[in-house]
Amino acid sequence: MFHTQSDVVFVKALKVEAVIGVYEWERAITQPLLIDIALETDISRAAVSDEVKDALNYKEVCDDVTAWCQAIKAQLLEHLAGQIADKLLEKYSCDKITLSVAKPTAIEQADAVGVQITRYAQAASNGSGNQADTSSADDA
Ligand SMILES: Nc1nc2c(c(=O)[nH]1)N=C([C@H](O)[C@@H](O)CO)CN2
Repeated sequence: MFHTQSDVVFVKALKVEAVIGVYEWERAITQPLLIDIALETDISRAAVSDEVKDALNYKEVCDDVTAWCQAIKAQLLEHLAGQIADKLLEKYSCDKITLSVAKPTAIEQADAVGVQITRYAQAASNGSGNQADTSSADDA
């Protein structure tokens, strides 16, 4: 089966103040984080209906990610990014997430440092550990 579209809902440079860092002094303060999120999702229904109920609501995504960052209080950006990606995949209907989390004030000589990860929604399983083949001879 051929895919004829690829849609993304994105958030660029979401600013969050959170406890983040491995050093003792970092555990006593909040620091700014800049977060980019790309959620690969089918926007067809919202494109036709023009109703936010049919859309993956980026306002909800921003509110959730902000709350999660502030609750997790991670040491490493790797841990924070992994947790957020897992939670987004669990809550929102999307096939793939690319997420970057940056610390713009961590290294004086750099504009920002951080991590970028890509995660995929779990493919439907046929019990064999392989991806289910949902195609039929008619698809050929
Ligand atoms: N790969 C990483 N390296 C470092 C991290 C991190 O989260 N991932 N964190 C720190 C410190 O918290 C740093 O930001 C303090 O300036 C160091 N290296």
